[in-house]
Amino acid sequence: ETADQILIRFRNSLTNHSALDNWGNDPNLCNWSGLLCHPDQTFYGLKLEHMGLGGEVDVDTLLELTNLTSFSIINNTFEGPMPDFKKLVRLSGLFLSNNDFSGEIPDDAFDGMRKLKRVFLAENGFIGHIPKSLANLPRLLDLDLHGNSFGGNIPEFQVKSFRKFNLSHNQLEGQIPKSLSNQDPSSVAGNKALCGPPLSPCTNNDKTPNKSIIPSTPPPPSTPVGKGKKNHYILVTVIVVGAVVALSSIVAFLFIHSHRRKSLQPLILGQKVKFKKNANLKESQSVDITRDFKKADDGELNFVRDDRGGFDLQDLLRASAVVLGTGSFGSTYKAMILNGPGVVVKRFRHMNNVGKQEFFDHMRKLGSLTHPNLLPLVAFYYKKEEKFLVYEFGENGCLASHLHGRNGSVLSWPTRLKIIKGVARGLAYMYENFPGNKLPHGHLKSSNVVLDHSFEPYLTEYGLVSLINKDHAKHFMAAYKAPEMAQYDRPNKKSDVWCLGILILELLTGKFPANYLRHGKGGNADLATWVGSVVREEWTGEVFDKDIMGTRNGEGEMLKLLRIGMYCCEWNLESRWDWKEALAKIEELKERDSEDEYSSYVSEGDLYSRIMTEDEFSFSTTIEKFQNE
Ligand SMILES: Nc1ncnc2c1ncn2[C@@H]1O[C@H](COP(=O)(O)OP(=O)(O)OP(=O)(O)O)[C@@H](O)[C@H]1O
Repeated sequence: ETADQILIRFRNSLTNHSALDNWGNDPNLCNWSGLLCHPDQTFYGLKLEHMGLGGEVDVDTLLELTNLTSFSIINNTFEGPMPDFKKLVRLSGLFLSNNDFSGEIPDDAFDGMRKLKRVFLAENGFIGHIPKSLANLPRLLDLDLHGNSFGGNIPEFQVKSFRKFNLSHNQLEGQIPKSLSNQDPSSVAGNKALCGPPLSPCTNNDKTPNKSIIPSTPPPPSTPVGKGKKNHYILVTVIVVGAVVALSSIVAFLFIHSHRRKSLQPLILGQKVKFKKNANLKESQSVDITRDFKKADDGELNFVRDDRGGFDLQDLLRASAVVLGTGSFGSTYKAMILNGPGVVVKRFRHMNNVGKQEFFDHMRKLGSLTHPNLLPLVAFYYKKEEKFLVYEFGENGCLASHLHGRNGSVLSWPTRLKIIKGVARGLAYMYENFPGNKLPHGHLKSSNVVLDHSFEPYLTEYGLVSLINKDHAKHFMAAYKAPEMAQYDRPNKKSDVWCLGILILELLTGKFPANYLRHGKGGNADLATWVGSVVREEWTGEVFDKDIMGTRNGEGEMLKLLRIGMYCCEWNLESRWDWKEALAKIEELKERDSEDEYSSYVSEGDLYSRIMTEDEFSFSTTIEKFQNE
């Protein structure tokens, strides 16, 4: 049998394979969708990503493809246990992220796969230990397991240095092996109870691993979710909220994570947040917090504005709640107050950078901000060890979930433009109106832009950076990803502009910044670099998200926004635009190109060079910097 026959047999074993309909139409395999070929046109891999594929992965058929060294089915709907790939000993890359795989992976699952360099299993529903055979792979270079429920201790890896490494947002616990102590803290963040460098030192309690890591009670039944796919869940998470100093009175929430629909990718820094679009109580398992929050009585719920409220701490305690996600500070949940509004309560640990008086002052100032693009802070709950901030609920989820979520919507160019204009206006208002006038947003990213039903954006988590413990802020707040923040301590409006630039590029490309994160290379600069190199080398149109690629009569304006994004992502602070310039340029953008401009683009055929001047064509210290590395 020839390779094309084997491939077609493989395709036919999959369900919903219409994306591969062109297989067989061309005698040259390399023109078939999803096939990877070397420049000399020899086939070496399958990259079947984002295709809605499902069914069984027929490993025996793959085995017949003797040249297959790379296999990717990222972002499809495969489910069940991980297929037994062991026999594919020639594989150097195995990419299964963003599917619905679940269950334990046997310890010997990777035995004999000595060529494996890149293993991506992120955002599935795997449980159990990280398999020993995976840790023993001798050539491992990139490993991404984030967003599963792997538990137990992290094994000792045979390889001691990685190019990419991400175990964040699992259920791992115990001491982190010493060989991993140089990893970025975000790569192990969001686990059950990990300790030791690069996280905080272990106490005696931390070091005792749990004996059983598989939940003994069956998980709750799943609820159906959109696109006809079976919902998927994992387990019950019990979060003990806040221990009160040495006397240890406990404020606890019992949060049940049902609905393990990882509709999305992780956030900047590899934080896992399970985005839930239109999260509401019907869709999700609700949580009764009454019982567990009783002891919070001794804290205070302080309202910061007169036009919101109508409930008190008791109402909040009585509300049923649903977890929206778990970010780097703690969980965020939606609380449905009886006969009252739906609100979002976000828990902040690591928020002790200022004293009580200053904290209260700051909250009041934040509460004085009122703008159509700022999500109102309604109240806060203060305790020394932790704080809860109460915001209004954004009915339509966050921008990140729309851009990257499985259940997100198609955002048209006019909608994206509306969003970025709103973001710009919210920022401008904040810069000009915060009493004292020295406040950056500090945490601008797509999961902190929530939307209403008409896709009007609202900024959230603004103005908090000065309250967060410095160390934590440095590791987790978006502003600190601006390259210069490695040297400076305090984020400022210029670092906000960097984040705005990343947000613009994310909005235009539909790509998730973290996917372009090169480990140890200054955060999400890589989305900027990627965009820079695509547009610079050749205008292929590939830079834009496919959902807006076909926009008629708007290409010129889209390119203008791209240019703004690139100027905001300048490494060089002198060349990076300041916020006023960026915002003014954003305000000038229109949904459609003007007649004149449009016809000249079309006749010249090169949109990019019409927008960028010669100088700009090769501008960007960002690009040069990366090229030199
Ligand atoms: N007011 C809100 N209305 C609707 N959804 C919200 C609101 N606040 C947060 N969310 C959503 O809840 C989820 C979890 O939010 P959370 O703040 O915990 O994570 P994050 O902002 O991504 O991370 P970080 O901890 O860095 O702030 C996100 O999808 C977020 O968009």
